[in-house]
Amino acid sequence: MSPALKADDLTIHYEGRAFRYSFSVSSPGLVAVTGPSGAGKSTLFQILSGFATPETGTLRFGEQDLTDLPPGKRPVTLVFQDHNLFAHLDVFTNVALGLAPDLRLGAGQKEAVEAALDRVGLGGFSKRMPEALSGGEKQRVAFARALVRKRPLLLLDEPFASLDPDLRLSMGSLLLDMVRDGNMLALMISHDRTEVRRFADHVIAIEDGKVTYCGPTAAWYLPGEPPEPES
Ligand SMILES: Nc1ncnc2c1ncn2[C@@H]1O[C@H](COP(=O)(O)OP(=O)(O)OP(=O)(O)O)[C@@H](O)[C@H]1O
Repeated sequence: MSPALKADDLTIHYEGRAFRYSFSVSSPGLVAVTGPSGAGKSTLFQILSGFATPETGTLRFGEQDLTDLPPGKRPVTLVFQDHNLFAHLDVFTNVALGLAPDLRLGAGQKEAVEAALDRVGLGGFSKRMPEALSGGEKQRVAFARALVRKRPLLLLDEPFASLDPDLRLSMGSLLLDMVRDGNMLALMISHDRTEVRRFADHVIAIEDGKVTYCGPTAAWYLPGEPPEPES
């Protein structure tokens, strides 16, 4: 079986610093992308989403060669920490933007938006404005927008960073369910070791512009951290 996502020597330089990524993840699921500040995690996401152009290397997703595809043609959805909601648009419209940027929705698409809102626990919230939502609810709207896009590769840049610990847990569970139900591959940048251990199937660790570990979460541990006990 070909790997779900394979990066082969993707290279970019910023201010004389080299970032060089090689890794492969062979099955769908939730992958944590972790590493110190400035290591190159967001830079990897920029390359995967097509917003930064690597100088060398190739990127494949399943049978598809993504290397030269423009961002809009990639099977990718990006979710950011600040949720990227438009303050002057209601919840329904914020989600609908994921489906049709011109907001011309057919009946089936309107149903898809409502179904996605139900899926993330926001049934009945269609007419609410973002200012009337809690941090967790805003995150749910961002997830609903990602769901309606039905793109199989989800990139989440510290999606829970602004949420309190209890909310992080419930949103992590929701994300994991969404990823598994949709047979998606989700890469999530996280600095939170507990979150990584609890939710991620795989870890990609990045240090100084290079991938230093890519494998199952159970076999990943930091210097000074004991290996996971066998269960
Ligand atoms: N477009 C760019 N132009 C110049 N330098 C850049 C650009 N994008 C990233 N960099 C530099 O590359 C380095 C890595 O940045 P990156 O955002 O990938 O780190 P990170 O691992 O995501 O860090 P953090 O955890 O702090 O968000 C930084 O020094 C940053 O300034």
